[in-house]
Amino acid sequence: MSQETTGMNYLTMSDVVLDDKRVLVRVDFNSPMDDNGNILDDKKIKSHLPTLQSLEHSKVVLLSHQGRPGDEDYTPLEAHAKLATELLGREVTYEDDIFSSCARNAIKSLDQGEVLLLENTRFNAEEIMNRPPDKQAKSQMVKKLYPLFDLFINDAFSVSHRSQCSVVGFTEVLPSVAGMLMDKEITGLDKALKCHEHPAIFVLGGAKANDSIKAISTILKRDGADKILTTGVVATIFMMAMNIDVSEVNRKFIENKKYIDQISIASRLLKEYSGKIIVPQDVALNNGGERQEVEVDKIKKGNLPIADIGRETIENYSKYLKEAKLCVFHGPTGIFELDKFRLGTDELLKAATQASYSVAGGGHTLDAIDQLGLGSKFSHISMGGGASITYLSGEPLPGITALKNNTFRYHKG
Ligand SMILES: Nc1ncnc2c1ncn2[C@@H]1O[C@H](COP(=O)(O)OP(=O)(O)OP(=O)(O)O)[C@@H](O)[C@H]1O
Ligand SMILES: O=C(O)[C@H](O)COP(=O)(O)O
Repeated sequence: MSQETTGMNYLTMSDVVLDDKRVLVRVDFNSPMDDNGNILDDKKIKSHLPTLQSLEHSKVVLLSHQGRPGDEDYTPLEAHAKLATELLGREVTYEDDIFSSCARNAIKSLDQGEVLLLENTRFNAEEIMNRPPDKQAKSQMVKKLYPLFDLFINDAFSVSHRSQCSVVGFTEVLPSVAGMLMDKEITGLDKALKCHEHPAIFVLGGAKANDSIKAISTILKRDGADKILTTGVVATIFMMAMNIDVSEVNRKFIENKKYIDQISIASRLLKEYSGKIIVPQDVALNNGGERQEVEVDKIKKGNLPIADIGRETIENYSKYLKEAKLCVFHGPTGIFELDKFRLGTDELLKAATQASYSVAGGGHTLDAIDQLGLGSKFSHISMGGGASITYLSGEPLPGITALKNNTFRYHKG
């Protein structure tokens, strides 16, 4: 059983018999993809290898999502099965369905030691409806699949902040335990959550601004941070909340991302937690591929997209980070995929490693860390972006709560 940490008590793989069992494992293979459906980074898949290696005498079926409906990286999982085969050194068969009779027959015919990857869970409409576990347990996916298994393992920490079918549904109807990656993530993040040293600084950027803004609210409510340094799209929303004219092109960008409702939330947070949330003083605009640095009150002039934080902001934020005892970094500060706009991400990541305890999370963030060779300099690297900041905000993650509740339901004695 796991350590009693944040009040969570869940079982791990060492608490149950795995050999000869029919095991359903929720992994998170969601990876950056190019336009031809190739996987650009194997970290997410690699991170599950310890769990998969420990299941070599079980019949193993894997569930994962990839992308979100409508996005370009919303793809089938065939390439993931191929890459997992290479990395694991054992065949991971791909089934292009989730719970059809074909898929169920393939599951039934698995032998000990075989691994089967089902299709992208988000191809099923019920998956992405965030609903409570008891409702998810009645979904077609869960009803059709669960009778074929003895055990459910949730190894997908990085999606455990979503109350989706494949994350919380099976824990209602099958004995369930945490996978090795899940346990490692919780242990690493708990150290940060329980670190009461100050200053505690969060650097929050990237594109999934709604997740970050929700986390900011919870973090500040529990007094979990001395400063929140905003960057990326999160910063654009806070600038708009401060009535800074970010120009038409950036307003449109926020509108297209469906983040307009986040502006009033940001505005409330700025009032409620005065002085805690820091907004960039300058930004780098993308002027035909060139970096054009301007003070934020000059953004309106050019109608050019914001693509990074500016040098003054980098310097100012670095000062906060030099003093930090705890630093949590989530999301690039700008469009770091373009060389001209990775300065903020690179400099602040380097500065973040100086904190006594440093945590970084998120797919793109980890990419940037890899490119800088900074992996070993962080105290904990989390595969989850949204999941790690939600966890560090102190809010329970539905996937972990579901494991805890399962312990009481199935393993009382
Ligand atoms: N100002 C900006 N405008 C547009 N895109 C931005 C901006 N700042 C950052 N981005 C983009 O944000 C993306 C990464 O954001 P995201 O929130 O997905 O981070 P992450 O580290 O991958 O975390 P997660 O794993 O939660 O997705 C990058 O592709 C980057 O180009
Ligand atoms: O990349 C992630 O953070 C996880 O795979 C979760 O993906 P989501 O934000 O689309 O739910």
